[in-house]
Amino acid sequence: MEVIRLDKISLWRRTQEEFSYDLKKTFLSILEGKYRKPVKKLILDNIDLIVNSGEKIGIIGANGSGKSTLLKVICGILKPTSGLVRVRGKIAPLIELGAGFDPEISVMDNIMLYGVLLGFSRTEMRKRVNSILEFAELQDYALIPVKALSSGMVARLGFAIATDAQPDILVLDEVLSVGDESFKNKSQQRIEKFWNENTTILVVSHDLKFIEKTCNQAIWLDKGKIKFTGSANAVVECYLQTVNKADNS
Ligand SMILES: Nc1ncnc2c1ncn2[C@@H]1O[C@H](COP(=O)(O)OP(=O)(O)OP(=O)(O)O)[C@@H](O)[C@H]1O
Repeated sequence: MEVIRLDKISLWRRTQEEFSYDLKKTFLSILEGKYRKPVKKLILDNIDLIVNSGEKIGIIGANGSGKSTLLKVICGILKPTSGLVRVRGKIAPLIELGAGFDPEISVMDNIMLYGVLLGFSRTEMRKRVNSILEFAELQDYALIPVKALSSGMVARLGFAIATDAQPDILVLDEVLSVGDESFKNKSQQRIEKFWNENTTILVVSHDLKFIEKTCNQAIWLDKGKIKFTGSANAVVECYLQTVNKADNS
């Protein structure tokens, strides 16, 4: 069964966002003669992709080729400039953990807020709060504002919320390591469990051995385009051959 479909996805971004949004800075940079007009760059270039239920897909490619951007488009964190994204089922985005939190409100309120963002109802989230706090080991922090947590605690909270319910689709940026040693083990176990089940998984990684070992399919992204797709072994081999050839020439 098809669970993700991307139809002709393209995404443009400004390369100098800071200039266009900070008026004072823009003004100063004009005075100093340093102002450059924001340049737009094509980050994803006409991507078509179909993912079926239960597939484990590795996404590889050079730095800046658009891998994280592609994941964010699939999760709905970024809207493509053109094209269609269709996703069926609950998605657990394990990327930029905690980026959606409001630092001023309590851990408990953030759990509710984030859960609703992920598509769960408030009633459902109310039932989940305790198990989330327990997994994140933050029971004593329920009423404390998120800004008072350490960055590791914030990541733990983000991980616990996204994975508390069994997701249909798991999206991971880089092999995940969250929190201290004991939490790392706990979170890895939870991910391994999803890996062994029918969960659809998309993972970005530079660890090609890991991709070969854990994924059945792979996608090689190159300058925002899908260069090659197929079995994980074939894609990794093709990628390595091309990279090595470029190094030797
Ligand atoms: N917030 C942003 N604003 C503008 N451009 C961005 C932003 N984030 C990323 N980009 C640009 O988008 C392109 C793709 O970035 P992306 O993070 O998707 O690459 P990646 O393949 O995941 O790279 P890496 O392997 O280094 O993690 C890069 O050229 C980057 O400069």
